[in-house]
Formats: sequence, C-alpha cells, structure tokens
Amino acid sequence: QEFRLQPTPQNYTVQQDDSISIPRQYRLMAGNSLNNGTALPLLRSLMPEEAPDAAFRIYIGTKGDKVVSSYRKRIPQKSEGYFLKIEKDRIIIAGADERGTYYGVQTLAQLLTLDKLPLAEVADYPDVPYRGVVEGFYGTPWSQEDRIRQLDFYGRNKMNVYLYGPKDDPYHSTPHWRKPYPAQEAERLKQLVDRARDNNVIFYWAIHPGQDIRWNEEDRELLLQKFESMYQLGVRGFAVFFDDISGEGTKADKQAELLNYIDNHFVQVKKDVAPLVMCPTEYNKSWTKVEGGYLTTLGEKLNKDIQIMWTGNRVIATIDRPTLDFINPLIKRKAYIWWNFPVSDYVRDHLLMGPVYGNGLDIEDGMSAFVSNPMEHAEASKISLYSVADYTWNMEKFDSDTSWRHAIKDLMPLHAEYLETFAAHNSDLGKNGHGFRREESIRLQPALSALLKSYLEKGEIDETAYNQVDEECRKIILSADMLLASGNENRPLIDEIRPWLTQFKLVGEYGKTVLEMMRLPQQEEAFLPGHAHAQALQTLMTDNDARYPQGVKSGSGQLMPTFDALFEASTKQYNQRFHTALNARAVYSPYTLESNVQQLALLPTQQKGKEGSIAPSNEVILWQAGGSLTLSMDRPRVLATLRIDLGTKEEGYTHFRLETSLDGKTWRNANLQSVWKGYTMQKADVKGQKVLKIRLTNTSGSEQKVYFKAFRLTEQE
Ligand SMILES: C=CCNC1=N[C@@H]2[C@@H](O)[C@H](O)[C@@H](CO)O[C@@H]2S1
Repeated sequence: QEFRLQPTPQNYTVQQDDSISIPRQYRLMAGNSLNNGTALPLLRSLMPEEAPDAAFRIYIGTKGDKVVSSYRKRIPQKSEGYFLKIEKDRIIIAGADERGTYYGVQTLAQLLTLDKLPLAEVADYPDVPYRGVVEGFYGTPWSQEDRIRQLDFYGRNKMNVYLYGPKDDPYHSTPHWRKPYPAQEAERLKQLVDRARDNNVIFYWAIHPGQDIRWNEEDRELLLQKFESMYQLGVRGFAVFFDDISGEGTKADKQAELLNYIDNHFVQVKKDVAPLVMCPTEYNKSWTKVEGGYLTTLGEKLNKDIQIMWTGNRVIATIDRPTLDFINPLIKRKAYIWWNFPVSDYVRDHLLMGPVYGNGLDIEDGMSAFVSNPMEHAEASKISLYSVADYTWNMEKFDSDTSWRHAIKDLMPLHAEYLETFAAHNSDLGKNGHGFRREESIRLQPALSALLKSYLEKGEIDETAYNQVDEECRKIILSADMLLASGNENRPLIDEIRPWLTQFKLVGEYGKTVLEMMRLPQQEEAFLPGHAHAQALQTLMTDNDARYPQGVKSGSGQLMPTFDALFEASTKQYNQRFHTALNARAVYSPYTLESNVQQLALLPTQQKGKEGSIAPSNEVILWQAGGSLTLSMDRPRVLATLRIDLGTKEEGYTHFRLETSLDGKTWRNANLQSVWKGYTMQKADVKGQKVLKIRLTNTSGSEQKVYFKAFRLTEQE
C-alpha cells in the first residue's frame, strides 16, 4: 500500500520530481513559546543531531514567535492548525497554538519514515474540536500498560482527549467515588496524566456518582474534594457521568445545579482546566421524552461552556445530520458525541474489528466532540480508533476502507495481510439487545450465497463459488496460524485476541470439512468421517475456554451460518438417500425469548452444556406495567436452578411475578427467594420442576426501572 499521512491532512502538496535526503545534522531555531511544551522534545527524539553550525535549519514556533514570523500568513486560522514546509535547506513548522505545532512535528515524524524527505507543504487543522476516546465500558478496565500505549497512539494520531471513566472502577463510581484513590492507584493515575501531557492529550477524569448521590452540601463538597485530589495529581479535565442510574440522581435540575456549582467554584476558578463535560441520564433519543423536560432543563440551566454528551438516536447508533438536528436545539449547544463503537461489553463473545462506517461525512460543524467508547481489548480497538482519528480530523476526505486497511498495517505491518483476513471475518456483533449490526466477510459474501443457493435449490455445486470459498478457508487457517506465531510484532494484540484466533482456525477447518461433505452425500461410507469431523469441530467451537464464560464467536455473520446450512443440507441429503438418521442440526439453541419490553426483546439466548441464559444488559430497563418476558424451551426440561438478578433490593422483586408452565396455557407461581444481600441475587424454587416456559411479569401496575444483570438456568443432569 502506498504511503499516506494519518490523519489525512486538509492540504498537502508534494513536489513530485524532487526530494532531499534526511539531514543528519541541523541548526534549530525555536520560538521560546515552546519551552515547556512537548513539540521540541518530540522533534529532538526524531532528529537528535543538533549542530549550531549546520547548514540545514529547522524553524519551529507558534504564531507570534519571531522565528516563524515570515510564515505567519501560511498558518491556518484554526485551533490546533499548523503549517509544515520542507525545503532544500530548511524545515518550517509553525503552529496556530502549541498543540498545532506539536501536530506539525507528528506529521514530520511520519514523513521521516520515508527513505527521502519529499519537498512537501502541509497546511492542516482538525474538523472536530475534541477528538479521542472515552474509556467508559463495562467489563475489565484497561491495564496501566494498555493505557500508556493508548496515550502514545493518540499523540501520533492527533487525538486530543482521553476520558477516564471505566464503569467497573469503584473509585470512579459507586461505592467509593467519594474517597480519594489509595496511594498506589493514585501514583498510576499520575503516570497516565504525565504520559497524556507528553502526547498533548487532555486527560479527563470522570466521576459516576449518580447511583447514590444525595443532593446536599456534604456530597457536593465530597465530590469537589475528590476533583481537587485529582487536580493535585495533575488532572486538568473533569467530567460527571449520570448515565445508567435510576432514582434521585436522575433529576435534571439537581444535576444542573451541581454541575454549575462545580463549574463556577472549581473549573472557572482554576483557569487551567478544560471545559466541564457531563453525561446525561437520558443520553440517547430512544430513551428521552422531550415533553418530560429533562434535556430542555439541562439546555436552559447548564452554563453554556459545559459540554453535554450524546450517543445518538439509540444507545448504539451511527451519527448523522438528523441526529444532531434533534439534540442540539434541545440542549442549546453542540452535542459532545459519545460514539458507542467499537465497544463490545454487550456482545462480549465478539470482536469488532471491521471498518468505521455509517457516520455522516458532512456533520463536523454540528458537534463539539466525537469520542469513541472502545472494547475492553485495548490493542484490538486500535483498528477502529485509527479510523475515528482520521474521520474526526478530516471528515470530507474520510474513506472508510482505505482507513481500515491502513489501520491494520499500522497495527501489524509485517502481518497485515493475515490480520486483514482475520478482521474481515470478525466484524459483526451477532444478534444483540441493541439490534446494532455490522457488515462481515464482505468480499466473500457473493461466493458464499452463490454456493449455498445452488446447493439448496438445485443440489448442485457452483464450482467457481466453491473454489473461492475453499481458497478463503485455506487463508483463514493460514492467517490464524501466522498471527498466533507472530511473536513480538504486537504481542499485546495477540494476547488479547488469542481465543478468537483459535476459534477462527476452527471456523476455517469447519468450512473445509463441510465443503468436502458437499461432494459426498451419495457415498454411503465416504460421507461418514467428514460428518463426524464436522460435529467434532462444532463441539470444539461451542465448548470453548472456561476463562471466557460469555463464549467466543468468530465468523458469526456470514461464514458460520453458511457452513452450518451446508452441513445440514448435505446431511439431510445423505439421510434421505440411505434412510439414516445422522444428526442434521448444526447449531441449535433450545431456548427462545419473547418479550414486549422493548429493551429486552432482542436479547440473545445462550446454551453451554447444562446452563442456559439470556444475555445480560448494562443499562436501566424501562419495564412497563404488565410487561413480560417469556423464555420457551424446545421441549419440557427439568430445571435444577434459576437465578435472576434485576440489580434491585428485596422490595424491587415484589413488583414482579415469576411463573412456569408445562403447556403454555396453565401457569404456576414460582416464588423468588433471595440468595444474598447487596445486589440481591434471586433464586427461584424451581428445583426438579419440569417446565416448557418461564415467564417474568411486572405486576406492580406501574413502570419499573430495573437492571437486567442475570437470567440463568441450569438443567438437571
Ligand atoms: C452519553 C453517555 C453514554 N453513556 C453510556 N453508558 C453505557 C456505557 O457504559 C456502555 O459501555 C455502553 C455500551 O454498552 O452503553 C452505555 S452508553
């Protein structure tokens, strides 16, 4: 692939017929505005040989510095803009501000990877003011090493914000948000703040107090003290998240009062702190009732410089002009977009490695920020983050596929072709509660559907499609092995995705086995080993690693559905021909879910051995009066245990009735006994009962706001 600057600059011209060799020595002419910034240390790390008498010169400064005064007019009049020019005997880097100058050096860093320096001219600036990442997902928070590597990545890709808000950090959220971090954690956070500064990234620390905040003087002061303790660690960006909570903390006027107090008595007082950011309780259109006044209250009452986050028309959604035309007038400012991609905490058995696409390319003027909420897999998230950096810097010129391919090359230059094969087939989310899907196996789709169609409809094999799919299965197996054996090129990435690489290889082998089976349904003996092997591979693909209780899925969007359909079709053909009863069912979930509660209706069911479950949801469920959820079995089954966790205390369960049925007509009450306090985990007394259906209904007569943290059953052996 040809060289490209990342992100794509606004203006970039190169003299085609000329270039210079990279100067070994140079005389540095630096504006003193850069003294305690990070542009100079970066430049020195790239070009170490300063020599006062060298012929080659580097002029670097910020608008207003004498040293770049003759280039003043060339500097874009945009914050974080810069002008970079490479001439025969000099390089000029002139920034509109310190960060712009730093970005000019980052662009030079990329040009220095070429053998010769092009005589280039770059006049560049970002489209979106704040660009970066919010570590805001449920699940295992990133490690210290993950975060250090992330911050360096943001510096190189011109992302300027990182918001620290991992839901499962107890000092960010309930129960310890009021307490300062213990010394060791505080030290680690200080390291991150320093690393962020080296990369010209604003480190935002977020607090998530809403689940148990009291609207009083004491909690307000405790919150400010916590912010002060973070300020002492060097934090210069602060956020307050009120998402995924219920109860007192959800009141808009109270939230606005608290945030304005923080703004007036902390942020504005400190003078060196970035604008305050808040995450509202109603943070997407599908959850907000405009007439309820929550958003308009924030829009009217919140100080104008306080940023309000928004995920779009749904929790997981792409962002377009209508999305912004809805929210901006209500909040009376440009939304601070929290984009829930590639976050996978609601589909933890999947990796989201595909291209970033679907967001509008003409909406840069409608948002104050665009930050990505990524996967708990930090390295694997970089494929998307690279493209988010590209998209937010220069939206019109963003090309999803080019960006995706370069993102992969940036992550593993020596194994790019194998990582691309892996990423192409590991991008869809599978069925999920949010109904958000992504394209997968795009290039192979025509061959997969042609192969399946001709086989199902005419019992024939489309040889062209067959060979394409066969060749891809070979590449899948090869790619999995090459990446597993890739050593130190990007060990953190391989450590993260290893379970999915192992699964990916099984998918390739399963494909090859099924392709062989397709040729043999008329051969009584020869068909059998292939059928047995395919079933063995199906078992291996479902009984995966106990360390991943949520399971590991690969190729679930296109490859596996096609291979399963071909397995079933060829086995059915065989059974008809030889009057046998070989198992002709590939995947098969004995449980189906029906519900008229909108946020539960699409939740997938899972089966592993004797355990069955409905996938949990992270958010607050608005469970309407009379709303119900019914789990149906394929046949009556004897239950051992049933555990339900609605994230509520004892009294919360009195609003619900649990019933079981053997025929779907007559229902019996099953009582809910509490198993343990805290987040009361409930256990129903269904031991030894034979059931066909289980139903949970809100019988309280009014809407209930609960979580849906667990719905798990085990069958009797
Ligand atoms: C604008 C505020 C967004 N707040 C959110 N909190 C939750 C996040 O913690 C989850 O990672 C995400 C995906 O499951 O869903 C919502 S999005």
